Amino acid sequence: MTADATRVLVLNSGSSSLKYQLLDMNGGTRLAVGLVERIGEPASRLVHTPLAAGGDKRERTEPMPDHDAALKAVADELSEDGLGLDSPELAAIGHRVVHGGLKLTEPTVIDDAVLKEIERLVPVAPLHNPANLTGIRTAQRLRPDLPQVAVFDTAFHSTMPEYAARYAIDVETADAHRVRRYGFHGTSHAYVSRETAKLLGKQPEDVNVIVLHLGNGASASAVAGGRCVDTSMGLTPLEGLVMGTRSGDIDPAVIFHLERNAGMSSEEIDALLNKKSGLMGLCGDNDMREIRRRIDEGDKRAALAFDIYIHRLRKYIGAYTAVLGRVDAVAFTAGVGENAAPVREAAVLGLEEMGLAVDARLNAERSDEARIISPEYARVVVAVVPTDEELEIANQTYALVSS
Ligand SMILES: Nc1ncnc2c1ncn2[C@@H]1O[C@H](COP(=O)(O)OP(=O)(O)O)[C@@H](O)[C@H]1O
Ligand SMILES: CC(=O)OP(=O)(O)O
Ligand SMILES: [Mg+2]
Repeated sequence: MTADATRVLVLNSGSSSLKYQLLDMNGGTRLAVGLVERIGEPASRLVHTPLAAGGDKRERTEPMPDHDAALKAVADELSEDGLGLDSPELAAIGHRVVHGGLKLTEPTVIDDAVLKEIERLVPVAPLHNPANLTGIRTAQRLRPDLPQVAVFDTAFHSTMPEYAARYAIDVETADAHRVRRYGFHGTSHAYVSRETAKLLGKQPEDVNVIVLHLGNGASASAVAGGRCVDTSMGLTPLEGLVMGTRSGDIDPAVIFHLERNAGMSSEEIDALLNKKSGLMGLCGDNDMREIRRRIDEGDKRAALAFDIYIHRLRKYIGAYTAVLGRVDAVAFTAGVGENAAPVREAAVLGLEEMGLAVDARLNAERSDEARIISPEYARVVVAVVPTDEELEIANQTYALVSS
């Protein structure tokens, strides 16, 4: 890395999306941000915002069959602003990698052994690790000379106590197959819990926070003094909350029942629980905006899907209140958590006895800043704290390559 190479490109490859940011770490400015959605569908859409070059959004809708095509389109957009991947100012590319297993718990410069390990973990992150791998391989092809750094969703949760991480199943079987709870969205839970402490004017060591990361994938975590002590996702990102297309918690016997009595294969059940369940499975829509619109029009299926989503969320708030003993703050984040006021309101409705309440006016306000939405009198602070996985990944990537 040369002394004037201070830029980091961050790639956050989701199952069907690619979010990216180009940052200059010398001063911490964002040069470009963007998103490719609906990768693999006929009308993939790229929205690119060149912040350094005036900031006028550019959009492209065209078929992008996979993450390789999406990343090439992103590279073209960056080139158009003179910010191409060939720039000598680029110091590294940082990749969000969802599953790092037991071995990969720190930001890591990617070599063949790391790639192999990420690949080995594909069965336990089937929607995510393949996309992450494609992103890494394409970036390596475009810039073979640059350090590529992986930052793992599982990392923040790796300090969970054994009694929270271990499933109550036969120990030998579990250990032989590394079956345990890993947890995901860790980069977000870490960032948001720290930002929440800041919002309270305290050090992370001094606060207990429940973080509710509600995006398309959704997870809750209990963070005690800056350390994750429990989280709702498990071996894979399927456990826990009701999500856009994933069921979250179910009785595992549902699977055997469907295998034995509905003649479904394990592949079919996997697809059912990961892609055709959650809000989508319940009402045919996975987008909270659409669900709220339907509820406003009196749609009963959408209303029931919403109630099921909220019921699960409230159970986790209660559970993590018990896990933490003392809760200083509940932080809502990610697409739904940051934007859906009705979700936040319903999640704590009637929980004054637990110290939880939201102020209707504060909850309805819109802002990109972290903010408190609970009334003065409430014992627990309820807050909206926007996540920034890309910034967190850029910081960790740059710290690693410049050390
Ligand atoms: N204005 C909004 N109101 C309600 N929900 C929203 C709004 N904007 C986004 N969302 C929800 O956020 C989800 C995407 O969240 P995001 O954190 O970007 O997810 P992911 O990273 O998993 O793709 C959408 O599917 C939608 O349900
Ligand atoms: C781990 C996970 O569920 O990620 P996402 O929310 O991006 O799908
Ligand atoms: Mg996300």
